[in-house]
Formats: sequence, C-alpha cells, structure tokens
Amino acid sequence: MSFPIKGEHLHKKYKNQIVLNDVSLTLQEGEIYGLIGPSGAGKTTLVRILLGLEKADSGKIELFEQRPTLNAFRSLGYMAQSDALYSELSAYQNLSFFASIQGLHGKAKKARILEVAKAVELDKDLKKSVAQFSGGMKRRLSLAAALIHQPRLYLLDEPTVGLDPLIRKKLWTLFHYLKEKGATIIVTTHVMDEVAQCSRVGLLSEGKIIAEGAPKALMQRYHVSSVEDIFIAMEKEGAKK
Ligand SMILES: Nc1ncnc2c1ncn2[C@@H]1O[C@H](COP(=O)(O)OP(=O)(O)OP(=O)(O)O)[C@@H](O)[C@H]1O
Repeated sequence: MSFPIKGEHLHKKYKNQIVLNDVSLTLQEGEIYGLIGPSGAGKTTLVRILLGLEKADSGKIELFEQRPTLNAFRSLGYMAQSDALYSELSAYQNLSFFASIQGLHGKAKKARILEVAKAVELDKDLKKSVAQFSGGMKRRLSLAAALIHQPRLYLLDEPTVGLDPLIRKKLWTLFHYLKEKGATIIVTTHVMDEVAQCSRVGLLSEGKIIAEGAPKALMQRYHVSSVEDIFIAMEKEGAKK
C-alpha cells in the first residue's frame, strides 16, 4: 500500500486562533477521502497545508512517501474554493494557460484541452469568455484545469458548490472514474450524499480529526442509519471531549 499524502502532527495558528491542533492524516492510494466539518473548522487550511500553499507552524508532510519538493507539488491537481480563472480570457485560453504551465504543447495540448472540457461538459463553451460564465460553469472550468495534467492526486475544495444536481452527479461519476484509474482524491464537502460516496471520511472539528472511517463503518459505530446522523453524532461526541 502506498500513501500519496501523509500529514503528521500538523499545527496551525492564525494570530491567537488555533485552527489545526495536532492533525495527522494519511491518504491511501486510490481512495476518495471526504474531509468534512463545520464551517470554519479548518478544512481549507488543512488542504492548503497539504498542498504546500500554506506553511504549518509545526508537523511533517510527505508526498508519495517523500519529503515534498516543488515538482511534487506541481504534480497535484488542486481545485480551490474560489475559482482562480482569468475572466477576460476564453475558457479555451484559460485551459491552454494551465496546460502550458504543465508542459503541454501543440497537438497534445489541444487534444487534452478538448478531453477535459468534454469531461466537465464545457466543450461547446470553450470560445466563450469566462466573464460570461455562470458560477457553475466556472466551477467546472476550474475542475477541468485541475485535471489537465492527469495528476495522481487531487485536492478538491468544495468542488460542487453551486452546481445543479445533474452536473453534481456527473462530476461524482468522473471522480469515481479517476479513482478507478488509480488516482487518489481528497475532497471537502458539506453535501451528505457526496460524503456517502467517499471511501473514507474524516471529521475535522475544533482543530482535530475527531472521527475517521468508511461511511458504512461509521454508521454502524454510531448506531445511525444516515450519513447526516453520523455527522451529528460525531459532533456531539466531539463536543463531549
Ligand atoms: N489567512 C488567514 N488569516 C487569518 N485567519 C484565517 C486565514 N485563513 C483561514 N483563517 C481562519 O481559520 C479558520 C479556518 O478556516 P478554513 O477556511 O480553513 O475553514 P473551512 O473548514 O474550510 O470552512 P468552510 O467550510 O466555511 O469553507 C477560520 O476561522 C478562518 O477565519
């Protein structure tokens, strides 16, 4: 078993606010790990630290069982919570920019842009300027940009916010497809039916991962019949500690 990401004893404070208090997290190859928790719990902060975009105050990170290098970070696929797109450019130009950064050129680049645009159903909108895109289209374009270099590891921060149920379902089909092909995905979400589709779930609350496991196993452990109830039971347990 290989571990695409390992974070050990991570601590993070903003001024006097403790956001991460000794968080350890190990992702297994080929799993979809759902990171859940109340708003402001530190999910984005944890993802950004794992990605190398933010520095932990202390703790250790390994990427593919090695100390992370800049190149290793480049090989990750990241979809931020707010879309990092160039609105004055077309969707095609945006994808072309991200593809070039990743070293794709010429015919291979063009083919890959069409492939990822199809995967998120934006292939007919590639010529449009991003300024004319809806919120959901921007989310999908951000995802396409994260897919462009076929990374082995994806960090997706609330990838389906603002998307209609049909597109949401299609994106999850895509996530499962990526997983089947061997990719590992860490995804933050507040949507319970998405949580149910994760291989494992971790609940971050008050700076700690207070529960972790497969959704079914967690339902058994907390004697509840829905993922939503796990969330509530885990939170209650966390509050008692
Ligand atoms: N750069 C920063 N400077 C100061 N405080 C910050 C910074 N980034 C995050 N925080 C604070 O850290 C806490 C955790 O934020 P974070 O965005 O990681 O939470 P989250 O779990 O992702 O929330 P949500 O579910 O609402 O997206 C919040 O209280 C936030 O205000």
